[in-house]
Amino acid sequence: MISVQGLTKSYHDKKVLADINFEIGQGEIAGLVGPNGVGKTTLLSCMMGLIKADSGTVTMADELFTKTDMYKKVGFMQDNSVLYPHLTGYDHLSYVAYAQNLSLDAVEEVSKHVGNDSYLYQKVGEYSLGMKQHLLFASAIIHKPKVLLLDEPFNGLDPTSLIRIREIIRELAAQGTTVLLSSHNLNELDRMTRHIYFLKDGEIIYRDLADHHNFSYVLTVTKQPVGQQYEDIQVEVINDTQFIVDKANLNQAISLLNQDDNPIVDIERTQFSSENLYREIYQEV
Ligand SMILES: Nc1ncnc2c1ncn2[C@@H]1O[C@H](COP(=O)(O)OP(=O)(O)OP(=O)(O)O)[C@@H](O)[C@H]1O
Repeated sequence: MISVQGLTKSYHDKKVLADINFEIGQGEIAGLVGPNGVGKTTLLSCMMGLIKADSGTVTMADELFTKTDMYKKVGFMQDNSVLYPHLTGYDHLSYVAYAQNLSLDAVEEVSKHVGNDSYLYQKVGEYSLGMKQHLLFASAIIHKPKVLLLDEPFNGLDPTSLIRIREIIRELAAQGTTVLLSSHNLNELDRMTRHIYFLKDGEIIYRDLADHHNFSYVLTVTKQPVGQQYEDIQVEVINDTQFIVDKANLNQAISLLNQDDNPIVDIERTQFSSENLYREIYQEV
């Protein structure tokens, strides 16, 4: 579990975290969302004790944060500025294994699992963005943490790695790891969780996406629907034969397509949609 109470942080006279309070139950995956510069990295860094908060308490995996114990139980994936370009992936992972009191077998095991084993002995300075992400993710989970904090884990990942990392996060959660995942990728968050923590004006606004039954539908049709009538029901065009329509307008869209003799090939319901809530909360898009 994760519990953050009354956390505050200012840089000089600029208050970034005004009063942060939230709790995430054991084995849950939760999303942390907010525009650039709102304070997500600051929040995660304060939770890890890498930046000193001005006030507040952080409890993770049932223990009040104390540096020595916490690193054994928590995994933190930061941005790639923490990597050393002249060291290999193996060097990085063996250092973390040593710090975590693990044998070097753990390095091999985690690399195979994450999929960075084929370039483990290459210097990080020669890595692509996605390769660095694999290494950072492997470093964060090598000790099978009880709590996992991830800062933008999906940046630069190809579809294969994205699917693999998504599956590993789900596996860990199923085994009881609590996951807080900061990301701008709302579509990916919608696939992973219904629990979204929006950061705004230094405070957390929690939304359970399951309470907001504003599902949308992706309709795939046979030919491009044209005409004012489709604009009236505010469809969002993806391409010539695919568009998104919200629940309120679904029936009307189906009958219009029938009238136009435009057979529907597929209707897919989006599972959750945090984008509408994002627009509502930040009112800037
Ligand atoms: N060391 C620092 N000194 C002064 N101000 C800082 C420092 N680090 C961050 N800030 C400021 O704090 C605010 C929050 O930054 P932070 O990196 O936490 O945002 P973020 O939500 O993670 O942004 P992004 O989505 O762009 O990664 C920003 O206005 C930033 O300029």
